[in-house]
Amino acid sequence: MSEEAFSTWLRAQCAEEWEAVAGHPFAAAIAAGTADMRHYLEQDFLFVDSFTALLGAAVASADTFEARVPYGKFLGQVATTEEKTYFHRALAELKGSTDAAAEPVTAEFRALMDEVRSAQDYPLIVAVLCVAEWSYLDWAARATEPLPEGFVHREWIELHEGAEFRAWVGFLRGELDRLGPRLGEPGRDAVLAVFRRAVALERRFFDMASG
Ligand SMILES: Cc1ncc(CN)c(N)n1
Repeated sequence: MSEEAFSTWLRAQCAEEWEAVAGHPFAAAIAAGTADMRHYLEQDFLFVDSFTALLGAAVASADTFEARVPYGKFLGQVATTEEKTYFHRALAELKGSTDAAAEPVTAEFRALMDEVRSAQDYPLIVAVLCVAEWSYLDWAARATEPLPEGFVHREWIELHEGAEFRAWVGFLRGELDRLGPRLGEPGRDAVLAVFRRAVALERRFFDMASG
């Protein structure tokens, strides 16, 4: 590994695929307010279920008390307020379903999250969480004012941008940066493999949403 921060290094190893996510036409369409969100949010509702379980695993497997607290805080937000109320309001507006059948990419993403959750391997858990949140910050940060008027697009952008979300992504990256140097080569390779799989799944998730 080079001298650069571990999270920076991880992203650089999959730079092309990362850009395909952050610059994905579907993400740009969300930012522009033109994306057809129904199928995407139906699938993301399934994603968020496993994601929430993964946050619980992060609380349980983190190696410091200082780290458990931000996970617990964010878990509370996802589970009880922001994303949950957003999904219910947005899916009602779009006449979408909260129990759609999982598309193959959704099932694979859930399987990856369930795999690292079951393994209770903290660095691998952080790798998946970090890809999911950092890549979303990256596309949402590209949205320009004025944001779309409709709440379905606008709130989805706002949930993934702003000072609080940036701090959350900064925390996840900081955890990877803290853990990386202690892992040794095989441990870092394992984190990279999971990081790559998650980035590839993010891209395919947007592909799926594009129809
Ligand atoms: C597929 C996916 N990836 C990431 C996020 C960000 N929370 C999300 N909601 N959905």
